[in-house]
Amino acid sequence: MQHPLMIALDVDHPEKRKQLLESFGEEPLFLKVGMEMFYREGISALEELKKAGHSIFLDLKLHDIPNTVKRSMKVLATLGIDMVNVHAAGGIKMMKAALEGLEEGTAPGRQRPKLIAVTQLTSTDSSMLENELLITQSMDKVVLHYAKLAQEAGLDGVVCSAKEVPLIHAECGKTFLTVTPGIRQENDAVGDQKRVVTPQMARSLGSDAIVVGRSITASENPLQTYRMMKANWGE
Ligand SMILES: O=C(O)c1cc(=O)[nH]c(=O)n1[C@@H]1O[C@H](COP(=O)(O)O)[C@@H](O)[C@H]1O
Repeated sequence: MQHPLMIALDVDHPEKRKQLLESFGEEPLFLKVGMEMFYREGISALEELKKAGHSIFLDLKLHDIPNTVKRSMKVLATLGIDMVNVHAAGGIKMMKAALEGLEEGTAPGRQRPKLIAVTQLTSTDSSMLENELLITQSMDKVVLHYAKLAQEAGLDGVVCSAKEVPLIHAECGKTFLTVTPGIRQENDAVGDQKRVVTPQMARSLGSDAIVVGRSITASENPLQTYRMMKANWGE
């Protein structure tokens, strides 16, 4: 999949996971496995997903001292996942350590999972950035700065809002991946997300992949919504 629509499998029980996946039939999907599912079900669920032919973005957002992150990534590299992430706020040394861990843990002849860094969560807006986190630069500047740190560390790309994609692609190059959550159709409930765009906007802004959770998973007909959003995304 060149421009995947990744479905956020934010479920905390194996039955909910199975029920949701059944609604998509046999189609191979790009699934984002989040913390609640991984903490509940662990590695065995990833193996099930892989057997069913799905691609996996394991979204654990590592953020710790470089040594711990490196050792953890070495383990995650053995799970057959396609993508994994860290928080760019951990800094260049931590991101380099994450990459080293992944490289060391990837078996010869296998492909290293892509490593991307969260710049600023899409649930953060400018006011929170300034007043709560005491980061006084603009959102665009901060996100771009973190993207540059991730690129300097050798990562494959970043997680950001689609709103920041043109800036990142202009400064970091078009091959630097931008994976963008915070996706909603026009009338969807926004919930805790702040920097939100539609799939159509994400495509026109140049996102390489979109991550969609509740708009699909909480809809009455997840398959229909998935197909509609995928068509709007242009895939
Ligand atoms: O790393 C992520 O996937 C992520 C980063 C970010 O900045 N914002 C964000 O929403 N996410 C994830 O993307 C998904 C979005 O879910 P919905 O808001 O339900 O579409 C969730 O699983 C989040 O954990």
